[in-house]
Amino acid sequence: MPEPIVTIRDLVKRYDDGFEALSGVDLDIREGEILALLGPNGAGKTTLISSICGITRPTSGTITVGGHDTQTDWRRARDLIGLVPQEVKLEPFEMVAKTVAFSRGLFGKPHDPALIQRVLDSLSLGDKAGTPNMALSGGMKRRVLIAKALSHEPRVLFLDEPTAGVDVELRRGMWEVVADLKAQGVTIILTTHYIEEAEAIADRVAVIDRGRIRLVEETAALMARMGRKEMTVTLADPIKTLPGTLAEHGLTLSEDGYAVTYVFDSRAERTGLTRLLSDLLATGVRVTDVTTRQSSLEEIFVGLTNAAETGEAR
Ligand SMILES: Nc1ncnc2c1ncn2[C@@H]1O[C@H](COP(=O)(O)OP(=O)(O)OP(=O)(O)O)[C@@H](O)[C@H]1O
Repeated sequence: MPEPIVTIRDLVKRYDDGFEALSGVDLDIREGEILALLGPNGAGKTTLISSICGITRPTSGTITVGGHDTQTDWRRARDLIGLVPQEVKLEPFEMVAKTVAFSRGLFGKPHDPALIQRVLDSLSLGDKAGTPNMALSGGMKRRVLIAKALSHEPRVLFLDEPTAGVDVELRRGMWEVVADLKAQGVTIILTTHYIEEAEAIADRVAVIDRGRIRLVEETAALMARMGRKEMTVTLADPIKTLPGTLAEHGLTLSEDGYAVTYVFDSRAERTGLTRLLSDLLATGVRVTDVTTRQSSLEEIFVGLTNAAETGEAR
């Protein structure tokens, strides 16, 4: 496994008022991946990103970007990072190319109009270089923010809520932009409230809640979990143990003996349902109800954040 581009170790952030916004975060971000940072309001997403970008000073713990410590080697770490804020703030009368070139200048990088044009081209803004910002659509303005963040050629790009409050079409357009950036080799971390956004574009999902990372997992593995279905068969009369023929199906019997639960993969070619049902009926039990339910990323997310509330988070 190659070295992660960002490593975060035991990161704690306590604000001046004593509030602990991050309580021991450990996270590795892999080079070239799209990582979605998912979490409810106030979970600590912005605090985490601000800490990585050197805007917020951690109380304790370490962060490295491209091997550079963000506290002892701040400038070199910061050079590798592009940050796209959520809020669109652009000089209305300034031309697009100048706006982007100005951001590059802030990093002390040499003037390079050809590079700025390439960045604009890659964001489908190539023909807008000479257009004043105020003449752009909302979607284009968001892309200008990305161009600004890319102007000093960072290797890691943070997108804070890139599609908050935008319509479906614009959201999909943004997903394409993010996929293109990944294809160019940029590592992308985006924060989002939208679970379907994480599903659509992220290679991995990290769930943060109350200052702790609750889960980091490949999106594909989470999706596979989503394929998991649960069938519950309710019985007319309770049973104490599962009859021998049913034991091999890996069923769970409820405490009261009235319900038998079977977990299966609804996408699998063979779910085992037919044989299970025929074996079940062969035992002579009387069935009063059969229900199935599907677990979703939403449910996993809610389950994780609820578990945290009762202090049993993994
Ligand atoms: N400067 C500050 N002083 C004290 N507490 C703060 C400060 N900044 C943030 N917090 C608190 O830290 C917690 C995490 O805030 P943060 O902005 O990181 O969350 P978030 O996950 O980005 O939320 P959102 O999705 O709403 O932007 C919140 O409870 C917030 O009130």
